[in-house]
Amino acid sequence: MPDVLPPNLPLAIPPRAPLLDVHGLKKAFGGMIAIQNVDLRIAEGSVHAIIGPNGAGKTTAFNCITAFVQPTAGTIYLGGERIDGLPAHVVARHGVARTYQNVRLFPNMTALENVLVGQHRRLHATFWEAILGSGRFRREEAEARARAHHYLAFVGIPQRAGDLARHMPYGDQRRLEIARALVAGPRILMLDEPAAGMNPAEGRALVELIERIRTELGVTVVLIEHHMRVVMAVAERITVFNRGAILTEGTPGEIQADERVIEAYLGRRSGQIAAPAASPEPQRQMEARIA
Ligand SMILES: Nc1ncnc2c1ncn2[C@@H]1O[C@H](COP(=O)(O)OP(=O)(O)OP(=O)(O)O)[C@@H](O)[C@H]1O
Repeated sequence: MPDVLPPNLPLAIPPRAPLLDVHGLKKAFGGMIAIQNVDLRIAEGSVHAIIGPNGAGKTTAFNCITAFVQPTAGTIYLGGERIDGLPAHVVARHGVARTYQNVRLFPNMTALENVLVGQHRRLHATFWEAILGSGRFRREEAEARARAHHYLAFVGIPQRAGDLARHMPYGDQRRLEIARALVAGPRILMLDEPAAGMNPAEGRALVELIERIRTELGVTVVLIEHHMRVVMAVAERITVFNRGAILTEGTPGEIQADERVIEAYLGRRSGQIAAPAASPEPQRQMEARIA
């Protein structure tokens, strides 16, 4: 038996099964088609970014997947189970968690209370058990508090547990939102512009956090993001939206070298871009456009 494979023998490495499989997604608001023909395959255990100019339909796709709005057409499967058409709380129970473009916390609740709210799908005690303070209720409550503290520490804000959400710095509020999403025990975490409003140091810390969510918690991450440095540092694959449809999909290197992407961001013909595709210039232009 030869101890090396003969050259040109195709390696039978099976592609990772998609955890999230979206096909032919369409959403119309009255006569306005926000997205159409959107196909997305998100590999289990990956970090996948969605980028594109303002109004390209990225958040609408997120909203359809999380059942925040119902799609006009298309199918959505999570782990082989069809989830389109289900109400949002049932989709969440299947393991889809998200954050929003604009922070949506309970401003007059503490960070700990905000995370406790995110755990309701894990709790089993009945209303009467809660009223009567049963053993199961007290045990579940203690476990819920411990889990909430654990996720506040995981996202790097353990010292904020007792602070009102509205008194927290913006970057910490975004981390708190992620803690609240994680405490539900999702299979897939969908982050809508998590780096918005962050400075470069906070952006780097976010990249580290997303990487730990994937490796330590085994949660698949999909993020919509305009900060190209964050996208290029964290994403294994990138899908580019433009005008309600998918323009292209690829690795960070492929996307950076794709002149159609630069064109979509800059709104000019690719021939007018002087810099060679492999240079960092297109990325800087994208960032300049986005800033
Ligand atoms: N509820 C709604 N009713 C009507 N039109 C909507 C609604 N939500 C989104 N749209 C429209 O759908 C299109 C896509 O919007 P969407 O927010 O999905 O884009 P986006 O790529 O996420 O943009 P951004 O990067 O600015 O967040 C836009 O023209 C938007 O005005």
